[in-house]
Amino acid sequence: MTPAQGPNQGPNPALDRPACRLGVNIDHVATLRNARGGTDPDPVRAAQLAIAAGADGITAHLREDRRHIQDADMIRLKDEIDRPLNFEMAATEEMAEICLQVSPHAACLVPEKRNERTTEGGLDVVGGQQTLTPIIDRLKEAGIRVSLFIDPEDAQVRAAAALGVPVVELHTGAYHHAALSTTPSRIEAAWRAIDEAATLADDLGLEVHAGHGLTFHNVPNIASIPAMRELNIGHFLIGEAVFMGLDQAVREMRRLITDARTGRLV
Ligand SMILES: CC(=O)[C@@H](O)[C@H](O)COP(=O)(O)O
Ligand SMILES: NCC(=O)COP(=O)(O)O
Repeated sequence: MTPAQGPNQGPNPALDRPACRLGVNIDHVATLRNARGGTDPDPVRAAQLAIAAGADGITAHLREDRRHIQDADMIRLKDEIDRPLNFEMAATEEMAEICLQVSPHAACLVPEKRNERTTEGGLDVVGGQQTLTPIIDRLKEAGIRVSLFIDPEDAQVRAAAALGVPVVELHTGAYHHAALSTTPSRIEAAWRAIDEAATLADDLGLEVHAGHGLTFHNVPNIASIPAMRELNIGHFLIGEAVFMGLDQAVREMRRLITDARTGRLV
């Protein structure tokens, strides 16, 4: 489907693209900890280990219902890791206050529904400008790099650019579900939506990130999109850590992303 899957056996200089960072989301280390209460496994330790294995940054989502990451985790992450922290949050006053106290490198505004199992869709930036603008402005004034987690749709990308954020993160959940199917046209359509949204965002001067549901299997096609500059990956990596260890899981994801950028056979 993409150049990364061509017949070449080694790096192809013609496909050299700017590096694409790997952000590791450690939410589900906290899910496991919270299953029993107490302190183990420690998401901060997981973050440090992920960094040692090649993660360029750490993402954590402080949900309004605190089902996994807790406020104290965010504070410790900021203090105890030496890579950029990406604070995922709903666009609410409560979360803005906490984010300002933590003062992370970046904040990614995501939609939240109390009863959802995970983040089901992207932010409605088109219809939500009035709510989003004051939160974005406060975070930006504090020097926090704001991104908007959006579906890969033309109108959402344009609305994000109009709000003056520097970054969009494209929701790859629909692509994840399509990639589980065996219908090539469905996979192709879901991938094309991300490719087109990424290209548009890049043309509009936005830095392009993506994430949600990315795995060893589906990451190469997303990482090979030229405009892609960061992928945030959590649930699959923490699950895979059960089998191969977090260190190896992060190293393998890092390798797949790098290979997809340079056109090595994946
Ligand atoms: C916003 C997003 O897609 C994920 O980063 C987020 O962490 C999902 O929330 P859960 O980890 O609670 O599924
Ligand atoms: N923003 C996406 C993210 O941080 C990780 O999502 P997932 O890999 O846990 O689905």
